[in-house]
Amino acid sequence: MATTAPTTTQLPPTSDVQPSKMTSIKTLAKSPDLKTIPSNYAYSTNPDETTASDQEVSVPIIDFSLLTSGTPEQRSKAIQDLNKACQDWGFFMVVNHGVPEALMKAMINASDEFFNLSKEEKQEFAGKYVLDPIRCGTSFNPSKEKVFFWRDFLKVIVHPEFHFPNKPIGFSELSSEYCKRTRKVARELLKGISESLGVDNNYMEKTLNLDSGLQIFILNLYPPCPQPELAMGLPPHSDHGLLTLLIQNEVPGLQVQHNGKWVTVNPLPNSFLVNTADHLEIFSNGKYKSVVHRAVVNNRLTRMSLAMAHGPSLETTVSPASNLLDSENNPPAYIPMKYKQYLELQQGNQLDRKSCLGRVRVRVQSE
Ligand SMILES: O=C(O)CCC(=O)C(=O)O
Ligand SMILES: [Fe+2]
Repeated sequence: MATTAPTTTQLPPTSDVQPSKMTSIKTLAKSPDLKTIPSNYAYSTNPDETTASDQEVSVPIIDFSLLTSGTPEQRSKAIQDLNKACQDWGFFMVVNHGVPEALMKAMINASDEFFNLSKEEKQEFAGKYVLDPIRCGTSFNPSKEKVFFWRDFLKVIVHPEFHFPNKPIGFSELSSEYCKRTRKVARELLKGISESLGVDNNYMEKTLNLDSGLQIFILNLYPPCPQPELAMGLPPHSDHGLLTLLIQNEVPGLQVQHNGKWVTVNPLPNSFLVNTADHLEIFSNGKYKSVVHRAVVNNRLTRMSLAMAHGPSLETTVSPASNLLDSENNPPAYIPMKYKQYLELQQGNQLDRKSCLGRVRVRVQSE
C-alpha cells in the first residue's frame, strides 16, 4: 500500500527560535526545549509524491565479484544486470566488493568522532568557496537558502590530491585507505557500465580522464528532529558526478525516486548503495538517467551517511560519448560543459532536483 507523503498545507505551529545561519544542526537539535522546529527549517514536500512500501519494490543488487573475477559468462551477466539497474533505477546495491567490513565500520565510528569535535575545532575546516578542498558546514548552501536542511556535513576533495582534516587523530590515514578502496570499486563499476553501454570498457576512463578523476568525500549527519515530517535532511536532488557510493550507520533515511514513488533503501549488510549521477546521464546521452534521491530524518536516532562521489577530471569538457551518437537516430541531447564549471553551478546554488542538467540539455524545438 502506498502512503501519502506529508504536505505543507497543514503545518502545525513551528517555534520562533531563529538560529543563525551558522548554527550547526547538531547544536540546535540538542537544545533542551526544542519541541518544534524553527520555522526556517519547515520544508514543503510535494503532496503528489507517495512512498512505496517494501513489498512493492526490490532494489537491484550487483555482485561485484562476478565483474572482477567471474567467468566470462558471469561477467557478461553482471554487465547486463548493470545495464538494467542503470536504466530502470539509476540505483543499486553492490555486494562482494572486497572492501573490508571492519574498514567501513571504522569509517562510521571515526565520522562520529569528527562531528563530536568542538564547534571551534570544526570551524577551522569551515571553507567558503565551493571548490575549497575541505568544507564543513550545515544545511547545503545556507547563504542561498531560505529553508535550511536538518543536516551537518563535511566535504573533502580526496582525489586527484588527497586533502583531509587533521582531527580527530587517525581519521585522515583511515580515510585515505577508504578513499583508495572505494575509488577502485567505482572505477571497476564504471568499466562495466561502459561495456553495458556498448563501448570499450576503458572508453569512459580515457575520454573522461578518470586517472585524475575527482573524488569527493561527503559525510552527512542528521540528528533526531522533533518534527521529522516537517523537516528535510537533504531535499530531492541528483548528484553531479558519475557514480556515488554510499554507506550509512544502521539508521535508514535515504530514499530514491523510482516510477514516481519514493523508495526507502534498506541496505544489505556490508553493501554499497550506488547511485548514477548527472555526468553518467550526459555521457550516456540520456540512456542512463541520474537518479533523484533525498534524505529524510526521524525523531529518535542520529543518522550518519558517508557518500563518495566519483566524477571526471575537473578540466574535462564532458559531452555525450561520440561512439554512442548517430546524427539521425541519436543526436547529442546535452551540450558540452567543463566539469569544473558544472560543479560550481551545482554546488554554488540551491540544491534542486536536476536543476543543473537543465542548463546543458539541448532544447528540442517544437514544430
Ligand atoms: O544521506 C544520504 O543518504 C544521502 C546523501 C546524499 O545524497 C549526498 O550527500 O549527496
Ligand atoms: Fe546525493
